[in-house]
Amino acid sequence: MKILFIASEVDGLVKTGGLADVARALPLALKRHGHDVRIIMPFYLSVKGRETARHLGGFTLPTREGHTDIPYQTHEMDLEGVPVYLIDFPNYFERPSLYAENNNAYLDNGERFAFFCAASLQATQQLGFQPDIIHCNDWHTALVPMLLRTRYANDPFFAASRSVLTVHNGAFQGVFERGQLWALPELTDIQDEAITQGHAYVNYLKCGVRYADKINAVSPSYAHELTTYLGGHGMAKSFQERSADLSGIINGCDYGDWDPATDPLIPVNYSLTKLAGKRACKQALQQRAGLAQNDWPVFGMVCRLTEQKGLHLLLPILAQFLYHKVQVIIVGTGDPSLADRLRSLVAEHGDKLAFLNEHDNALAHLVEAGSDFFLMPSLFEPCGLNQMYSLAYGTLPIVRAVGGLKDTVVDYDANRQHATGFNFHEPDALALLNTLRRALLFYLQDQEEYVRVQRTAMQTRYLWSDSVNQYESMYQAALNRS
Ligand SMILES: Nc1ncnc2c1ncn2[C@@H]1O[C@H](COP(=O)(O)OP(=O)(O)O[C@H]2O[C@H](CO)[C@@H](O)[C@H](O)[C@H]2O)[C@@H](O)[C@H]1O
Repeated sequence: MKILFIASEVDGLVKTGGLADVARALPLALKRHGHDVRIIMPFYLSVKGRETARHLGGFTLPTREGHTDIPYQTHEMDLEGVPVYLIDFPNYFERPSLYAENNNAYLDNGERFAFFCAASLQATQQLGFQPDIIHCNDWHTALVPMLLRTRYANDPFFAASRSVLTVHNGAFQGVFERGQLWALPELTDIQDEAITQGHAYVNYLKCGVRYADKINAVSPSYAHELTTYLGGHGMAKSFQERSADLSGIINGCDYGDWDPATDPLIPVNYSLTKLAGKRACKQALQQRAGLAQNDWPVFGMVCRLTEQKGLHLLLPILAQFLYHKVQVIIVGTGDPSLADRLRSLVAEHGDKLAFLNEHDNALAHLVEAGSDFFLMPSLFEPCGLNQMYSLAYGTLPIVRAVGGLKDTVVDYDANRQHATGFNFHEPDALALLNTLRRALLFYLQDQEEYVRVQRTAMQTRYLWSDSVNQYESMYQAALNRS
């Protein structure tokens, strides 16, 4: 199949979160399955190797009458054999960050990504790539399915193309004032309640959910949660209306990058049969975090500092947990108020708690390798990648049983034989504290049993080739729609 993969960020070129990991790994896996895949994304200032991009051509996007048209350039780069088209409009994309500065979203994000959606389709046509499948990802790209049904409805070029939308994070919906949509006359005056919020706002993700031929969430549990009022981020009705076309496909884990036996970013490699190196990794992590190099269990955490990741469950009980002989190492950037609360806890418990306010990939690898347990008490988690990395590194995940976490981590007390970690259910700080203590007791009372569970975890595999089979079925189902 010819697949156009539209994403706002792609690991290897630019990354702020898990979306980028998938936007690299999935196209590469699709290519390995013999598909002709092209990625299209914005030409941000921070795109790695930007200076090597090959100029392809300049086009002009027509806009609403009375507004100026938008001239932009297109470039091409290579991502391990997959062509990447880049949409270049400096006014929108030559900025220090992708979406926000100092935790404040750019005020014209609606305008920027409305342009990106429209320009992506126009550029694809101009460049002569006629896709069977147009694969959109999250709100940044969610206007594309609507444009195919309106602007391009009678255009023979896209007549056989079908769109799919992957929801990586339904909490981010892209809700913007209509005024920002001046580049898209199709939307400025739209009255469809299914995609508007009040009279003045348009919800981009709702647009995608309404118009895409097929929709998937990044795990089966999250696909189900999206249709519930508790887990649907206020969009349950929209997802319910499309439930016949909604599925869940768990992300794969990129074991090329995340394998302790070959990882060049950790001090000593180790594997299922040679676990000894993990101890050296622990010592290196303790040193990097400025903690004592002792035998106490290390609980690691790497995440964006946002409510989603469950820090508000962890913060109230962290001091209590630190009464025990444990070390907790948290790496993350994001919400400054969460960072401040972590810093004040470090001021009191600096002998056991380290907070590294950094975004550092090598450090993330070291935390996975050097910790005994990995914390993900998420409020919601569409898929989650770090728990998969943790399993591969024999670092038992402690997770809240939601979304992809529920689908990938087997709780020790629920199923001893197949256990790979610890789960808790209620979004409640005490439930987390109990689970942390359950894990600690387990670690202290029987080292052999800990190693057995560790080995089960390390043998767990979430392969992209399996996920790709499911994406292929979804693509086929989309193509079968008239
Ligand atoms: N300070 C830091 N330093 C270094 N690396 C850091 C870091 N903070 C985060 N990372 C890295 O960023 C990635 C985060 O991925 P996740 O899937 O856990 O979360 P995210 O919420 O961004 O993604 C969303 O999309 C993905 C992809 O579908 C879903 O899995 C997920 O549930 C959904 O919320 C991991 O590779 C992690 O190591």
